[in-house]
Amino acid sequence: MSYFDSELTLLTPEEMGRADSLSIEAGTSEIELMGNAGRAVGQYIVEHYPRAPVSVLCGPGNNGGDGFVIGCYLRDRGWPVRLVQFGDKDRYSAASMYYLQQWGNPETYSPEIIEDASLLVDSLFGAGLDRPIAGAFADIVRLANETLAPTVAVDMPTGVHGATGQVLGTAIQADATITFFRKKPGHLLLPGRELCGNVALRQIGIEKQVLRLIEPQTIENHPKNWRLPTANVAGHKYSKGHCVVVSGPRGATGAARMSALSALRAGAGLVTINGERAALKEHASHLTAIMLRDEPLSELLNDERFNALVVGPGNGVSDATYHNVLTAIASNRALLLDADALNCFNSDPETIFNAIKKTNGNVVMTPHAGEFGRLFKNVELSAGKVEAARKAAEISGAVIVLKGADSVIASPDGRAAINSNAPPWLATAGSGDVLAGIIGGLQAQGMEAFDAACAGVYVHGLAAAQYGGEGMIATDLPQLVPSALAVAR
Ligand SMILES: NC(=O)C1=CN([C@@H]2O[C@H](COP(=O)(O)OP(=O)(O)OC[C@H]3O[C@@H](n4cnc5c(N)ncnc54)[C@H](O)[C@@H]3O)[C@@H](O)[C@H]2O)[C@@H](O)CC1
Ligand SMILES: [K+]
Repeated sequence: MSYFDSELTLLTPEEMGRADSLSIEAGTSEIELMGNAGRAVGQYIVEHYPRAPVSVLCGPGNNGGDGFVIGCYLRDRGWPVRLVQFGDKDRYSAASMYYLQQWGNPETYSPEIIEDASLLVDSLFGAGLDRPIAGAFADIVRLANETLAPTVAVDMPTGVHGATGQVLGTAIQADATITFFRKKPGHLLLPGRELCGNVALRQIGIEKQVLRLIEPQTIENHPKNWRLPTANVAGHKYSKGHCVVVSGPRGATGAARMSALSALRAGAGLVTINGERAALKEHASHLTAIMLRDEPLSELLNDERFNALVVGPGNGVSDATYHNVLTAIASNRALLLDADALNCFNSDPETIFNAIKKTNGNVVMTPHAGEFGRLFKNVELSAGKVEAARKAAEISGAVIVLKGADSVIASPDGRAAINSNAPPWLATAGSGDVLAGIIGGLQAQGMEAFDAACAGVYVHGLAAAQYGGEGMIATDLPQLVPSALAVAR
């Protein structure tokens, strides 16, 4: 599957602008594109809302132009429509001007245009948002959010940045957002995702071939993008890999246990926990299907059959962890580094990055925002999660899973995926240990680092969703992994 021909490809506003221009160059006029966009929104409204007084708020750019089309479409179908227009008509695009003339004379704005509406259409700003919403526009956004009338946003809710999902100043809370050709990262990244309401994608006459010229690198995380290891009747347990999970010391063994169980549930043929004798005693009192080995990690790895490693969960920030991480990296195995495996290198991240760059590139790191900030001090999270994760992957040579309710997975080769299936109750102690184990278990079965990370994050979210609601704890998750894998397969 290529990012250049998928329905799941995501385009930044800038890339979408190129898609528009390329289509126009290829012979589809801007009037046609805008007409298709506006009619698609009009149709969505007619299909989803009862006919009632609607007010269309049109901004100074082409997002406002879409609004004129929507106004005409609804008026033609007998809807009571009020329409206001902001900005200097002299600076309108030819397409906006064309549809403004079709509409006729917009009203002068007054608050009751919002207060008296049963439905609002937000055509103020879309892809062209380039600075914070302020002044009179901020007042309009506030009023629109205060009314009980639902708002349908055109392309993006006003104030949400299409590339980052961040709010610039203030933003419209939409009931639904209709976007065109391909979704944008801002529809999936928080807080944008929540401000969009339901997102509907509509085609407006842009051919998917333009994607080959744009070469987008970001995609919505979905099973269509990767292939899980196939269950083979004739398969031997060793053909499904042998994953080593490094344990924390006595009194701190729970995290490694959850990782190990998750790796096994994710389909690894065998899983061994490696740690000091006192720690293994604790594991032994809980575990049956997981093997326990107490020799130093470097000795254990003399056995080539251990083909994947999970290091970090509950390991503690210590010399032992520091050395285990470097041993694991140097062993050139498929490797997952989480939690303390990352925390150990906050003061000299170059050491771990340089070590990773000497390997064959099968390393995944799973920092949450706090860990990310400490390890990648020079990477600005404010530039957006996708760009931050991508930069971190490039710097470290590892696949980065920047965890959160909108986890981003990024590869050193520039690819990135945004995940959006995690339910709120997944934010529970130990859920990261489970994720580490799932990804490590998939790596053990031979999945390449980026695919294993994408699949692991997706299956993790799905497993939690299958639990069904609040009250879930991390130890509930491993046994839900098999059914989640079945759904994702
Ligand atoms: N280009 C095309 O061919 C198509 C574009 N379409 C629509 O056009 C939109 C993009 O149009 P534009 O690029 O004109 O962008 P917008 O209509 O989103 O807004 C751009 C204008 O708003 C101003 N602006 C940006 N942020 C502001 C702020 N915070 N406060 C005040 N003014 C601000 C800019 O200076 C510019 O004048 C899309 O979102 C989509 O709705 C659709 O009609 C489909 C076809
Ligand atoms: K909008």
